[in-house]
Amino acid sequence: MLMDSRETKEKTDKNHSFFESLSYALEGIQFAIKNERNLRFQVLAAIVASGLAYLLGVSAVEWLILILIYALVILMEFVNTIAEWTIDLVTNNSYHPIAKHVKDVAAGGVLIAALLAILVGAIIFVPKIIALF
Ligand SMILES: Nc1ncnc2c1ncn2[C@@H]1O[C@H](COP(=O)(O)OP(=O)(O)OP(=O)(O)O)[C@@H](O)[C@H]1O
Repeated sequence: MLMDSRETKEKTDKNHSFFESLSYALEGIQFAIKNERNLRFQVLAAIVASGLAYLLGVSAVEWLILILIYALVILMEFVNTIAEWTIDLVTNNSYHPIAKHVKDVAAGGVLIAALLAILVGAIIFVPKIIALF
């Protein structure tokens, strides 16, 4: 696809100010949230888990562990999104066995992070919920 020289310069110029770089990063976050349903679900799950953590009065260390596990899941979803969009760009949506492996490995990373989050949630929340009865 042909682009005029100003558009090309905008897309490739590396001499951004800090605020330009910050605005591109925020654009990226907005794009990912808008286009990735799984990411929206994971953010919602983190908000719900935080509400539960607040109600159950988890300790500072438990908050730290919860925040780290939210970060792991959400960052893995970002990695998965990067893999999906990059593969679609490179393959132009045509089948390639390496494209399949890359997407499957990225999806596997998200699955591992999500299973770990469920395990961490169970270890932190279940004893506190049982103690309520
Ligand atoms: N270009 C491709 N070549 C080969 N296999 C592909 C290709 N694109 C996708 N696949 C296969 O299809 C699966 C689903 O791909 P897709 O891009 O729809 O991701 P997804 O996991 O459905 O996305 P999301 O995480 O948004 O739900 C991949 O895991 C991979 O096995």
